[in-house]
Amino acid sequence: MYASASADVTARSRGNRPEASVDICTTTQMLTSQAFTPRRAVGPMQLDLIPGKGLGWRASRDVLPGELLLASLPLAVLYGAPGEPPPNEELVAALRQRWPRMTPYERRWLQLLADCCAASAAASAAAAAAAAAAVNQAVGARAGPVQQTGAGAAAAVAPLSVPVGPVPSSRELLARARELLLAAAEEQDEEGGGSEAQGNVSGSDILPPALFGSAPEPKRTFTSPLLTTAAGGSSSSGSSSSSSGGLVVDVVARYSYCEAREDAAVAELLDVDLGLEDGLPNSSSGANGSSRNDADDGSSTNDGGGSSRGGGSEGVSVAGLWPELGLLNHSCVPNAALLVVGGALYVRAGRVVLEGEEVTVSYLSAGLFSDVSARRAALRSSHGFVCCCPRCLMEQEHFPSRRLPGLEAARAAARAATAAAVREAIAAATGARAAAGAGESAGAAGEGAAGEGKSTGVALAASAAAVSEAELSECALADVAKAEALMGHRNPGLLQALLDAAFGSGRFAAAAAPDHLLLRDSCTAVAAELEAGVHAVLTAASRPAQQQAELLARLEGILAQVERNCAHLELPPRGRLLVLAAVLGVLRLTCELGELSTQATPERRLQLLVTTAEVVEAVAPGSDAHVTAAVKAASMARRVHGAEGAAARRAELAAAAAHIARYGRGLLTEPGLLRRMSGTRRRLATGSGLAARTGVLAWVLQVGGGTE
Ligand SMILES: C[S@@+](CC[C@H](N)C(=O)[O-])C[C@H]1O[C@@H](n2cnc3c(N)ncnc32)[C@H](O)[C@@H]1O
Repeated sequence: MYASASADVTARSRGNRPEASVDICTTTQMLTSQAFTPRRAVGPMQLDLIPGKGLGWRASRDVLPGELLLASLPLAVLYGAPGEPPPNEELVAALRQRWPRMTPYERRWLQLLADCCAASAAASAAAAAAAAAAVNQAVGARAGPVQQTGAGAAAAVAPLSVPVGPVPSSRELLARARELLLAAAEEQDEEGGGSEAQGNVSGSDILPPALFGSAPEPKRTFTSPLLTTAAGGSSSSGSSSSSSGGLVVDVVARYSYCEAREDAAVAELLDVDLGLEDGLPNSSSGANGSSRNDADDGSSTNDGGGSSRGGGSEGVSVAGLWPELGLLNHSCVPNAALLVVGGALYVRAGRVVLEGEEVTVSYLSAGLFSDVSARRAALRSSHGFVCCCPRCLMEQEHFPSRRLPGLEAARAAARAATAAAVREAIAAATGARAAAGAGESAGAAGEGAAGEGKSTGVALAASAAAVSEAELSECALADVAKAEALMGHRNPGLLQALLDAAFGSGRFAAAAAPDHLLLRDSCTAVAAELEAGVHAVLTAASRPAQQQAELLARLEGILAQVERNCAHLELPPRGRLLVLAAVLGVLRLTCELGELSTQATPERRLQLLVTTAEVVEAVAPGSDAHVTAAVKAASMARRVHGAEGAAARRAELAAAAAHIARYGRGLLTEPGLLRRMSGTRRRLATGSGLAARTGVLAWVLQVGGGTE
């Protein structure tokens, strides 16, 4: 049904799937048509058991950068305001509501993922029990039984429900998953190319209690913040309490995926009418949980399984459960990258993947650009495992126990270098309110209404800037917690990071622990104000030249120190790039300051930008950050050397390669598409908007927050 002139992926028999050609789309369709929904397709990958990780995907042949490995449609998907993806509870509720209309294929996937959760929970419980038994044995009967609590129990921070009764083994799960994929193509044909099953699907509409829990949940209406605006202010209704449990809660915790912002360039292209020929597949009925129509008709509701994406190119946030994606494992040097367009999720090879190699993606976003201890801590708390990818092992080998030579010193220097600047930023962003007044308004505003929340957050930040440390420790701790809640779940570390950056310690960690992660739309404004303030002060052209020069020199010093350490260890070029990735934020800030400062020569700025692009490519090829960094380097190279210079041509090629890794090889074959996409990306990357600000914020978070 969706076959088109230029096939992007062809699913072939790889031992476990049928020899069926599944041409899913042209890249043009994918990137520019609001109405387009691909078919589900698994490219050259097959499921396997991966030692130490459970199930995973391996390449079934050699794969080139940009090749499509997976096109997945969600079991449920929801959109939110930029930066604030819908929380897990909403996704759980969306799955409950969509169950009656799920196809057998989708139901079997959900059941399979639930069984994987159960197996994982059982394995964790068994491991914890074995550890406890070993300790008991060692300490003898006198000490009494060791309680399975805290860190000694199941490692996962969000423990999975421990199943009652037998759980399937990994081999059984693998066999079932392979069988499911085998049946997928046939089922899709029967269902008309992957669109929502109409009418009755086989099987009961009653929610299976094991999956969904026993208590019925009131029907819930989902309203994305964007749609609230478009539809004139209707608000979300229904219970806000979480469901009565069931394995689906674990499934969402373990397998869902969210993005704080959809790819802005794609969002922009989707808004442009390219005059594509009529007759493109229209998914207006919603396809497998994803409806991509703008709800400009005032209907801001749906039945919970689908979601409506608000228009505009600011890049909405998205959260969903894409079943085949769930079995992709993590690496801190992933070889594949994700792209969500509308409700569909595409996985492409970011670099060459050899036959038999495991295909991996990153579970971390900005956190990928930090050192091994920070990455492991993040993965432990979000997914409950210790990463042993090649990058982690390399860092562990060379820099055991977080002693990356120079990194701690670099962080300390960076904190010291910017403490004053961050103080200024906070003061500038908040109007330097007095500490006493701040305390009062913080106290008055605790309940979270939009205006009150804003004044509390702002006042608190002002107090952080203005009062002494002694005063802070007396009066601000409670307020930090309050403001943290007000900041919303998306930026749980923002205020803490600002405070830490300003005062150089992790003292506020306990008070700011995000155990009250509530979604507070009203606080986006506070966060944005602070971000803007930080950026404005750090890179203000009006900043005294001497201050700029000092800051730049310090940051350059940090980089030089890291480089010296790499040289000392005789790391290979790729190892050097991976180590530099741990201080990428410093590199990026140096680039930005260099851009504004009269102190850095254009050649030096270009060199920094090229190094940044190389670092991002080494770590996360095909990512949004990769394309942005490559585009920035290419723009600078053109400015410095002219469009025809060899350096500019090299940077241009690197940028084209980044685009292809992210958006697909169709950019090379479909007329005008590479030019159109790179033009859009260039505008976005070199503009002075949010991208630049969030770049600095990420840096502040990384450096300031590096006190784990
Ligand atoms: C989204 S699932 C991936 C599929 C998983 N392997 C399975 O069999 O269900 C995430 C889980 O896979 C495992 N995992 C993923 N990446 C890993 C890695 N780099 N090292 C160790 N375990 C990993 C962890 O148990 C993690 O909680």
